[in-house]
Amino acid sequence: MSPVETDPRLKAESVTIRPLSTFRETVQVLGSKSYSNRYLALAALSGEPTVIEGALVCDDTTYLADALTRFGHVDVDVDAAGERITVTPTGRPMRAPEEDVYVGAAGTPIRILIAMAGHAEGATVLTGTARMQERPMGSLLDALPGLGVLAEALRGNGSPPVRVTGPSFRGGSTRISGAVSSQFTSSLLINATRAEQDTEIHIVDELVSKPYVDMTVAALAEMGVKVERDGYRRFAVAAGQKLRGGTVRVEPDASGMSYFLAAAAVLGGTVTIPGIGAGSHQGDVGLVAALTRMGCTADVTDDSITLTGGDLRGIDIDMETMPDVVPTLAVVAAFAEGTTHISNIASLRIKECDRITAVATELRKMGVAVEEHADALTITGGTPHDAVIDTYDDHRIAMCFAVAGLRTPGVVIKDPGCVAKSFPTFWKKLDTLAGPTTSTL
Ligand SMILES: O=C(O)C1=C[C@@H](OP(=O)(O)O)[C@@H](O)[C@H](O)C1
Ligand SMILES: C=C(OP(=O)(O)O)C(=O)O
Repeated sequence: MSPVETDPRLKAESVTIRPLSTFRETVQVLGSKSYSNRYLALAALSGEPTVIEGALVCDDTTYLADALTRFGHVDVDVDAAGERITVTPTGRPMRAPEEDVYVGAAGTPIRILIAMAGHAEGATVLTGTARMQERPMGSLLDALPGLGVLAEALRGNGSPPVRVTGPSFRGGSTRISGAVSSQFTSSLLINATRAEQDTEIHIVDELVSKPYVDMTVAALAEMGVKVERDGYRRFAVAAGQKLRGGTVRVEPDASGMSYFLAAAAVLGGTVTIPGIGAGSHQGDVGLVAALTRMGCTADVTDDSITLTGGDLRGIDIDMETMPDVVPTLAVVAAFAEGTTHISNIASLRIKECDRITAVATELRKMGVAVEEHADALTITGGTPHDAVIDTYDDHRIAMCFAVAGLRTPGVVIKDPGCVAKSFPTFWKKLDTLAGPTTSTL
């Protein structure tokens, strides 16, 4: 994928990170992956021409854009250089694509598309990489019949490939588990905007990754659809509300920002990220407060975040609301004095790789003492040494260990191209801190 990004490092076998002393920089981070996915899907459901400004163009959003065009009812123009995605209705009906829809490793997109295929006429089959074929969809598949949708895992194991027969998404009332992933609830909310009947979603247990559902509610509101809610227990979308198109703007990606905050933290530098600030719904902004507890200082305004590193100390932290920045914090913890305990992170085991095991394994290669628990990590900081880092086809493992290499000489990141899943310009952005920060092997 990443048809637009020409950085040769995306094709390299590995890169060696060059350490930096310290830095003071402003880094423009690409748009939020989560908002870009949401606006793309909502634009395709709206039937209105929509321009998404500041959009993230990466593997995941490109797979989603391609999948949407396969239903025939919209054209999607992806302008990577302009960071703009334009969705235009074709006037044709929404029909199931004849061939299987392949979405690579894009978890949020496939979960949105599974419910969306319930709006299309015919049988849609959705699938992805080998890892995607292990990722759980069961709670979503169990909840869809309540809204009329016929969906089944073809291997009977709750994972892709999934076949959805439509048009069947009529709305109604359903119960869903939120314990495995918030993406299931977000998917139902997004797709409820096109249902004929009112839709009610009851969460039967504790919803994980709650801020992502807040982002979904915010994206719907931005496009003109109101969600009634009772905390994180019940959500309702009244039928007859019309999604409006027009122009929407995406703020920078808080997960992508995390690597630059972490760089400032481990090097004692200062970084400013413009375009994102105190009012953001992105849960990963919570990393700023976590790093402050670890000894950094921060200045968060309405539209910028500045972080300066300090003497780092370990903390105890529940990261259930910000799972994607756990690997980032874990790497910072490796350089902190004392022990950091990160709890309530069971969902990390079902991401692009098992991130609890991956982080523990790779930090241990650097000589860091790490205890791995079923839903937690305990890291005792010290002086990590050089290592060749395996990245498990997981962008976040590559990016967080690149940060370690800015401080520790001799860190080699294997398969650096995997960053394209969410951040194709990552290596170039890293260079902005102080000239070339990598060499290619
Ligand atoms: O809704 C979203 O955009 C996302 C939700 C989170 O997943 P879970 O809800 O499965 O934790 C997060 O990890 C993912 O990167 C993006
Ligand atoms: C978990 C992630 O993505 P997804 O679930 O959308 O594949 C991620 O980007 O860290």
